[in-house]
Amino acid sequence: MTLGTPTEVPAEQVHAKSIIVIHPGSLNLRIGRASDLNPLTTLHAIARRRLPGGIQYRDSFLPERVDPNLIQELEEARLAVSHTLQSCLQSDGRRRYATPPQQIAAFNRRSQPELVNNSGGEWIKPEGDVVIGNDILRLDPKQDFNIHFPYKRGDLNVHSGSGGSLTAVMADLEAIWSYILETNFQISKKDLKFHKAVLIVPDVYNRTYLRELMYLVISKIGFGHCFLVQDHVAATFGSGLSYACVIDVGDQKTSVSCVEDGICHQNTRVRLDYGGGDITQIFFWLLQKCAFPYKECRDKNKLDTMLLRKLKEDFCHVNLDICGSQEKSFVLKQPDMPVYHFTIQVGDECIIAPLSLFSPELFAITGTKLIHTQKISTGDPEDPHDEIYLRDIRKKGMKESLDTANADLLNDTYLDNQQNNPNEDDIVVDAMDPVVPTSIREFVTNPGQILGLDQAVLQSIDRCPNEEIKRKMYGCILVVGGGMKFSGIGTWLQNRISLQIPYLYRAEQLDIVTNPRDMDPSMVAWKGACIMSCLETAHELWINAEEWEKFGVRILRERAPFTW
Ligand SMILES: Nc1ncnc2c1ncn2[C@@H]1O[C@H](COP(=O)(O)OP(=O)(O)OP(=O)(O)O)[C@@H](O)[C@H]1O
Repeated sequence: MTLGTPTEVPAEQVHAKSIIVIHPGSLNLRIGRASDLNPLTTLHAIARRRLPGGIQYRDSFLPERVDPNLIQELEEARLAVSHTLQSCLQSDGRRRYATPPQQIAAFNRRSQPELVNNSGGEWIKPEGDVVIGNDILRLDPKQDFNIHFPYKRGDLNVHSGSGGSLTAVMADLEAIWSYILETNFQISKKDLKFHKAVLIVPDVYNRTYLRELMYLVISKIGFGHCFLVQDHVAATFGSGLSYACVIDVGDQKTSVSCVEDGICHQNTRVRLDYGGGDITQIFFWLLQKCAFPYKECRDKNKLDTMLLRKLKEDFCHVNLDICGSQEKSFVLKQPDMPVYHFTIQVGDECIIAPLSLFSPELFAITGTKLIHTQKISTGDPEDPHDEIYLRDIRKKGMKESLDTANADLLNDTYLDNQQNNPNEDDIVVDAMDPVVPTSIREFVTNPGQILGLDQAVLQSIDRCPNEEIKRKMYGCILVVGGGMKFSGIGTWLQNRISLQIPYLYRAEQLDIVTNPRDMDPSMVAWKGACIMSCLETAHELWINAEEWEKFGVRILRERAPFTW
């Protein structure tokens, strides 16, 4: 074998260049070649020009807020967190102190914005009828465009409103992804068949959606090969961990599950309807309570939502050594408006908002929250040999062999009654196939309450199949996604979990991994999928276009790197 000259690109790199890894989110889309260092990150949305007389529809940029004055528990929850913080100690052992919100409000009321410039620029002038990604932010709201986010709360945004059918959502995804492949990666439609796609899917998935996504990637967009990978599995690959209890806090969802050697244990999966966007709404409410000086700020205005998001990212933290009021400033720059510089004071509001992950009553601000767990498959009419069929024939086969065995025993007169002859329903097929549970224990909360992050972790680990795995998971918790990027929150999580770990597992050292390999936690799953796609063993996972067309969902079930 001759060594290549330095100008020659190694074969695996050529291979990695032809693989596109797609990680779709409720706010952001991350997409890039498996050979890239970082993915392209853009707003995962599409604006379509409304037809004359068409229905106006715009998905909100932040989870919609319920009137906070109508929710009494909200104020109680805020006070409870505030009191907890006051009873905490700083790292040098001194007690924490807080500036009363009234005092902060008095400063903010007096604070006058300074004019910096007479114009914050101009809106873009769209040439076509479709605008994709970040450009939507520069689209004049007076223009007759509808705005759709194809993902919401961590899964497809299928709804009963305009553009909410599964077909419409798929058409939006096709338009967004195809456009980015062509404009940002210069891959023309006809060349896509020479490319492979890895699509990151939620841990708690809907089988119909996965089938539609596969159809989209191969049959509609036109990739030559594809495989699907669950986000938490990808996250463990990205962080180089062989097992972990994974927490993924995105913009609109928080998911938890236990992953071991590339398998995400089915019973441990849970997805909760809150994330960074809800924390932004809580922070906005807290700012308003202390006389936020940008009084015209509205959560219906997309640029205001982006400003609020940025204020949360810049100001919020869980550093108990920061006490009292802090002076902060920000610039308000929006097209067709003068540019202003604001100075404000903030106090424990900056800590209370992120801590809502542990005091989830605060999330009532964005309405009722659901708990999603993995549903047992109810079969697929397109797949006559689905897992239910396989389970049934296994049952039948087992019954037949038991019958034969019993007949033999009866002939030998060892058995004189039917007591030991199990009827069909008594046969526990899942004992043979531990990955297909007959029932899923629901995650528990008190009636009307929302499951907090620490509770979700503890309950997820408690659902692991055996003590050994539980012990491992109590020792390693991996945090990914952008929604929990607050300094100090890992320590808070560690304290909360350590206090509640069952006595039996306490001896274990608990590692909370928040920045695996010094990587941005919101990119870990994307990176992990890149690594997976380049492994030699990945060749078993790829499904090519001919196979997909011939076998459909059956090949997906057989080859998916997770229990279907
Ligand atoms: N430095 C930061 N500090 C705090 N929050 C941050 C920071 N950077 C990003 N975020 C938050 O992370 C969230 C986006 O995370 P991510 O991109 O993982 O979500 P997503 O994949 O689009 O959504 P989802 O996983 O809910 O479908 C936003 O709420 C954003 O404000």
